[in-house]
Amino acid sequence: MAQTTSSQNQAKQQAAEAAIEFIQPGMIVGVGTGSTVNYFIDALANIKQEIEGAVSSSEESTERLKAHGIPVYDLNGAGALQVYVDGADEITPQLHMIKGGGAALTREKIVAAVAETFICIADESKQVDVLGNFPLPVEVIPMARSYVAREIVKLGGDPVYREGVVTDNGNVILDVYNLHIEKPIELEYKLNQITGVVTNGLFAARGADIALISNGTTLKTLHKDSK
Ligand SMILES: O=C[C@H](O)[C@H](O)[C@H](O)COP(=O)(O)O
Repeated sequence: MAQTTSSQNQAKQQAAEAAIEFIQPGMIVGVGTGSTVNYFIDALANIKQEIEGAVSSSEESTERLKAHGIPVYDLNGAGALQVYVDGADEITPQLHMIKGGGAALTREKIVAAVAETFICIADESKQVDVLGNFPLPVEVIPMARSYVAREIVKLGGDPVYREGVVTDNGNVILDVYNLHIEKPIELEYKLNQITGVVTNGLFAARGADIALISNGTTLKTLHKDSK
């Protein structure tokens, strides 16, 4: 049965608060973007005296972190990151994900690449066996939009321009419908090979290491490679 908004919010909050257990004193924490991450940022504020600060994956999260008085560092100066916490639009049992529903995918992918451990926080509605029911976001350099769309059609997808949206990097988003993604790592690489694509919302080559999934009352912890 589909979750109601309030129980879904409760689930997001439970997953987000569970991620606090992974935060050690003195850390600079990698912080994702979205409604689930907003609960994480709020929970992080309760232990802000214990951490050094955060590296953020979007202007939206930066604003929320700063509003809580959490120092935000530039990734280039932060060095290694132990932990990155972020949500997902879809996640499989292999901890492959679709992300970018909020257009924050590229910076998310960069911070995730740096972090030693990616912790995905999600309500259980995000769990799927095969990715692709959620339209796959692709960030594209504006002048390449039509060309990239035609190339995506050749790969079997139906790209739709997300009108009125400009990413934090000044680019546009194509949402790709009607994909049934049996081989997410392969598709992730193929899409990135199209000239004009900045990145795509498949987080499979670098998926999550741990997923904290909640239904609002029960929390489930999944590990990459666990059967
Ligand atoms: O661009 C947005 C991000 O990838 C989000 O992490 C993703 O869309 C999940 O967001 P939410 O927690 O709001 O469902």
